[in-house]
Amino acid sequence: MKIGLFFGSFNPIHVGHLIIANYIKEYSDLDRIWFVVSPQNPLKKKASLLDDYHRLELVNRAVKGYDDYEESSIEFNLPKPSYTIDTLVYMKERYPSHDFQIIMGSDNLKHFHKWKNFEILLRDYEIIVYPRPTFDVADFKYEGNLKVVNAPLMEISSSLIRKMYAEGKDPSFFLAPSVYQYIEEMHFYGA
Ligand SMILES: Nc1ncnc2c1ncn2[C@@H]1O[C@H](COP(=O)(O)OP(=O)(O)OP(=O)(O)O)[C@@H](O)[C@H]1O
Ligand SMILES: O=C(O)c1ccc[n+]([C@@H]2O[C@H](COP(=O)([O-])O)[C@@H](O)[C@H]2O)c1
Repeated sequence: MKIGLFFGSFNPIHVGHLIIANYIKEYSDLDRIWFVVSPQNPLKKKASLLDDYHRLELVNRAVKGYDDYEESSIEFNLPKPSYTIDTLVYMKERYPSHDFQIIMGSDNLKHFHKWKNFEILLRDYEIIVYPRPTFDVADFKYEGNLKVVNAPLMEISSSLIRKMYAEGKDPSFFLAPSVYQYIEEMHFYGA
């Protein structure tokens, strides 16, 4: 099976993530998409990061009932911070019959040269890149197996949602209803 790995902190998962996953699933040869929840991004601060299992639960609620999408906690038991190359090597070992491709917003390309073994990622893995407002794929100067998809641009981010909560605003429609409900119930992000 061809699996697209959508890595992220998902703090929290929002409709931007879901729309992109949906678009890529429909406009690629992928059979399924796994949302890989990262305990810790090597390039991000830990502040305001919701507990791993809460973020996983939010992703689980967002995709429940949709067979082509699922959450993955595979990085929870791997060494931290979560280096994508290490996760991929482990995944290939654990699921030898699957073919894994990486799904990535173009914003990630901006600092991609700082990722662990980025040359190996570019050489050995197919990377599906979709546009994000802060970085143009055309400005990426390294050679690699990039497949650019023309997915819609949405200026929604988890940080905007967290900021809205911090300001006492209500981001209902930025979130899947089941995700919104759970955040409210659990009072995450000061909800
Ligand atoms: N609105 C969006 N449209 C498309 N892709 C997105 C969107 N928001 C985030 N992504 C992508 O999803 C992946 C995981 O995102 P992440 O969990 O860091 O969310 P984020 O909204 O960018 O978070 P934060 O605002 O906390 O940095 C990243 O590759 C990022 O580029
Ligand atoms: O492997 C690396 O060196 C590396 C450096 C920065 C980010 N990543 C991964 O990229 C993914 C996206 O992170 P985020 O927090 O922007 O959603 C997440 O899985 C991180 O662990 C990986």
